[in-house]
Amino acid sequence: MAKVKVAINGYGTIGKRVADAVNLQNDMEVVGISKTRPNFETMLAHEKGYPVYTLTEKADAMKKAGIPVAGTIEDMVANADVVVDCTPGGVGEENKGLYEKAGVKAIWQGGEEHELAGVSFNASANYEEAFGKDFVRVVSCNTTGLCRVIYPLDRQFGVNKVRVTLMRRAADPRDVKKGPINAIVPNPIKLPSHHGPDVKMVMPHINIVSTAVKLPTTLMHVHTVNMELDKECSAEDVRSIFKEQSRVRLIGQGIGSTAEIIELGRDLGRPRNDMWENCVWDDSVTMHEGELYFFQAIHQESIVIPDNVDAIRSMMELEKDGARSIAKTNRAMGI
Ligand SMILES: NC(=O)C1=CN([C@@H]2O[C@H](COP(=O)(O)OP(=O)(O)OC[C@H]3O[C@@H](n4cnc5c(N)ncnc54)[C@H](O)[C@@H]3O)[C@@H](O)[C@H]2O)C=CC1
Ligand SMILES: O=C(OP(=O)(O)O)[C@H](O)COP(=O)(O)O
Repeated sequence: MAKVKVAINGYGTIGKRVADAVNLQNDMEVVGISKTRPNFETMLAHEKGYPVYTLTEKADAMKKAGIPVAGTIEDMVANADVVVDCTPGGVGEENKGLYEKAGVKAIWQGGEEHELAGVSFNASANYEEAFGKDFVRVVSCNTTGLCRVIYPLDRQFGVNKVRVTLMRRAADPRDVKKGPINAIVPNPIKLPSHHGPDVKMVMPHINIVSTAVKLPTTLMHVHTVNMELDKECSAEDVRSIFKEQSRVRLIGQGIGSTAEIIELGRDLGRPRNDMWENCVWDDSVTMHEGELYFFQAIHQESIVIPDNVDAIRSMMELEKDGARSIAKTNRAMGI
């Protein structure tokens, strides 16, 4: 069977990782990536063998920098079956007309509004909803992390209510422009944060409220999660459920911070020290007065990457069963 042709529009933190993950699968291939200017990332993309496309007015600058240009972004889109739009939040929506005109499917990221795509996606929770769809949005990193723990607990015990406080990394490690560098910023001050409502876009029946603050760190986000469950259960029951989830990792063995999780990623030899799984602190899983509490850390740069691969498989009708797609993606990526 011919491989599905995937184009990556926007080759930053998320785009470059989606390209590499797609490249590892045997049922899809990268037919192009887009960059708006020549730099080390553009050169590395070219050296990896990804055809580089750019804006019409940037083609000369690329060529001058020694980077062959395969064509315009419009050309790239025309060559694809599905475009994964990884442009900055709010920019992606401007591309919808381009995708519609070319008749290609498109995936957006969590920086765009739900209404743009009509389907908000998490592979564990609602793989089937994206099946055969033209437009899908993979929810943001924090929302992905929440869906992965809420969905299996809801299936097993029923979730009556979720309260979550998110401590968000202020910027990605590569980002020299964002802050704060010396402040804790309630973000947003007006409640709730977008994460609770976004979880409801994936699982409408979940009662959840979320609050968020930004901290001067770049490595990972950390969540304090509190859930009221419908059925009585023990912390050990919850741990057992988490252990069954291929994209949830229970951590301990002296790991007491996000810095040590990133070190774990390095020691595991993960590309770019990526941690594709939710990292739940084993010792934090606690039942108190019938309610569940735990801490989890979310590697914002990489957690949504396997879900993007699964979204492609669902939209392109390559695999009907979500669990099988997840297993296939995991195998190829080494999760
Ligand atoms: N960085 C993160 O932690 C996460 C980001 N997301 C979401 O993923 C999306 C992308 O975010 P990042 O990768 O962090 O952004 P980024 O800023 O690292 O990368 C965006 C890339 O798109 C390029 N670009 C800008 N305008 C373009 C255009 N018109 N056409 C083609 N390329 C263009 C930029 O030059 C850059 O290379 C956003 O919706 C964001 O909310 C989701 C999960 C985690
Ligand atoms: O998807 C993310 O966070 P979110 O789940 O809090 O929206 C990414 O960390 C991007 O967040 P940013 O908008 O602070 O760069």
